[in-house]
Amino acid sequence: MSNVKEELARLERTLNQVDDLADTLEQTPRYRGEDFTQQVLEDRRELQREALKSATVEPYFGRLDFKEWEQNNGKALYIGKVGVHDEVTGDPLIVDWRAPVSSLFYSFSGSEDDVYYVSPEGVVEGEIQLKRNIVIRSRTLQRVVDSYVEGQEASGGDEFLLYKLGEQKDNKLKDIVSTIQAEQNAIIRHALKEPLIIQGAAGSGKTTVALHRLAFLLYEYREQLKAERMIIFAPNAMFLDYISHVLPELGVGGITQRTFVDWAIAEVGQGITAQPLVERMENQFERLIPAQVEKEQKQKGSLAFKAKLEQYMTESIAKSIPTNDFLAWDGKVLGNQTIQTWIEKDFAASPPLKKRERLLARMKRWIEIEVKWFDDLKEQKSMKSEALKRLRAYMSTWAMPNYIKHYTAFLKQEGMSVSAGLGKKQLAYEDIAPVLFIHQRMRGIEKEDRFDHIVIDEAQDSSPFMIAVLKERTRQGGFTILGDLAQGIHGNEGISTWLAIQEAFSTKEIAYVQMERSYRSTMEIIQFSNTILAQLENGPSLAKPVFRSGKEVVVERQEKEQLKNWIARNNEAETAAILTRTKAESAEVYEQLSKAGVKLTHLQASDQTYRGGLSVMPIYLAKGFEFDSVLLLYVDEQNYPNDELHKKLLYVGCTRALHDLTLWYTKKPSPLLVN
Ligand SMILES: Nc1ncnc2c1ncn2[C@@H]1O[C@H](COP(=O)(O)OP(=O)(O)OP(=O)(O)O)[C@@H](O)[C@H]1O
Repeated sequence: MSNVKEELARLERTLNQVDDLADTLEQTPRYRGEDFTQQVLEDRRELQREALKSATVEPYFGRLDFKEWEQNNGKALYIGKVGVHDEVTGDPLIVDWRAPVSSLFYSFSGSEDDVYYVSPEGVVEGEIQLKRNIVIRSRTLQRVVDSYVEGQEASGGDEFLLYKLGEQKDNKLKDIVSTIQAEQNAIIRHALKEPLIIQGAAGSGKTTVALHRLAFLLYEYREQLKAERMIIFAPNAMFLDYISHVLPELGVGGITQRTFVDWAIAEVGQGITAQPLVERMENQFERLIPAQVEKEQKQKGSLAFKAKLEQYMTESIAKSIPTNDFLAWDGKVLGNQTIQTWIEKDFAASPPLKKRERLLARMKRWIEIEVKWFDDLKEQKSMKSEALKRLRAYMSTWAMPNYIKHYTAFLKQEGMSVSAGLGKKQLAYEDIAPVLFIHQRMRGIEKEDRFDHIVIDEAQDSSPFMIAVLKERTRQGGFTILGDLAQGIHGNEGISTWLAIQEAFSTKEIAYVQMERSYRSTMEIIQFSNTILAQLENGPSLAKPVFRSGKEVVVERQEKEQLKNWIARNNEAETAAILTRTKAESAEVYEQLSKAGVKLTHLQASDQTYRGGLSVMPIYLAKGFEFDSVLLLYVDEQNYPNDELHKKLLYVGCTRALHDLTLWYTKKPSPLLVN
């Protein structure tokens, strides 16, 4: 029987079985009663109904024939997004891609004789006889590609990956379960307890892999982790929208996806706001930042700054605690020594705000006991009211904390500038982590404030201070930090070496991995982008392309009047972008093309969604995204001089293209275009 015939027969059988299971579950009446055990069983059935919904459409994407040494018989395992078991035999009909045995599907390179995987019962050894990619769309078999057949020489693995990479992309990032590569698989399945830093080349799949890792962790450690206790931080709302489909595609819901700014501002409360993203972006990329401001931004993100703030907070809290005796009424004194003992011994484990709360409660109780010595009820009432009035005055030095006041006083003490925004309770980006830190010091961190896992995307733009503050909010090891130093365009806010972040951890505690293979772009685009990457001082290693060849990168002198021709040439593209250096240039291009009847979107920092099609935007907004075709406009010397920021901006721009990259200059090309 041919491979296709064999798989057609198997697909029909599987679909029949899955349909039957789905029907049976659908017909099982929903339990709506109060019995807890029944509720749990109903929840499980509901999850299964959901899982079966996807399995009835695209049940699996891969097949692995694995012969276990102990059993001495080969088994064909069909791997899909969700696992399904035969109700009668209990055998797996479809194996979940996250199951231990599925790891072999991803890690097997075709050259190993013996392979093994680690199951909950121990190490299982054997050999692989067949590895097959199967494309099923809407219950129809579309493609069967063997990447390994025992005894034959075949290299279909790459063929299938190339077929996937050659597809056009729409406006949302997609899952990659059918083509996860070995080095990505290792990251996805990396030990839960070890925080992880991933330095990955542009297009190496960092964002995608981090999302798959969360789906894996929730499956593997389902008894320990909860989706509601996981969070992904990404740089802006539009990017969050762009990545928002991956987890639902993987059957995972409930994980919070936020920007750090939005999350932190909601945490600290007190009517504090953040400087709008548009303003922050424009300050960074459209104007020249004064050297002093840049220096302070960098300083504020450092661990040294955090240590100083910590010391300041300790001293300031100590100073606010009253040092005199409390006189409840004439002749009734509560000695300060007793008060200090309560604070230092009885409330030792509580954070400052709680200490204050507990002291107030205890002093009120003390007053209530002491007034009982008065016989007359009326007198009791009036003495109590007097004592409470005095208590308010007594506690006036230890007022409820005002984070902005504390932070402003600290900045002044350090001789640093206090931005005008602070007076209006508006924080610049670099002030957010310090204020969050003050909040955490004051309020303390309860068990329920800690996340099971935090993912930080584009972490090269995060400061060590921010990472250190977030570290306090995770359970041990629950951290995946990913980024690319070569794309660190917010250099003054972020880091220039991962060591800066590693310092926030004890070195033994954290793992560091590099992803050098880049999957997004054609070989030509990666090689071209590498010529810019190579110019970075202390830049990361060059990206390694997969062997996917496409069009040559075009660099030419061209006027913007030719734009309509470029658009016409790229009208097949599902997504295309014109990237300019500034917002004003984007606005101009947008106006010119709109007037000429071209349908396109002008993307701005304040946008919440990215809809695909043709867009024009300043280059710094394109970070994290990808487009079938990209045109970089005005790549002139004046726009992209030879400095680190412009190398990074240009690198970001070039690496956004999947299939087609063009660069135009009008007068003198940027010196960074060395080709
Ligand atoms: N194993 C894979 N199979 C198929 N496609 C992949 C694979 N790995 C990555 N890709 C694709 O490569 C592209 C880049 O992925 P992603 O955006 O996650 O990379 P990144 O490292 O975060 O990129 P950047 O830092 O440049 O923003 C996406 O289209 C993704 O689907």
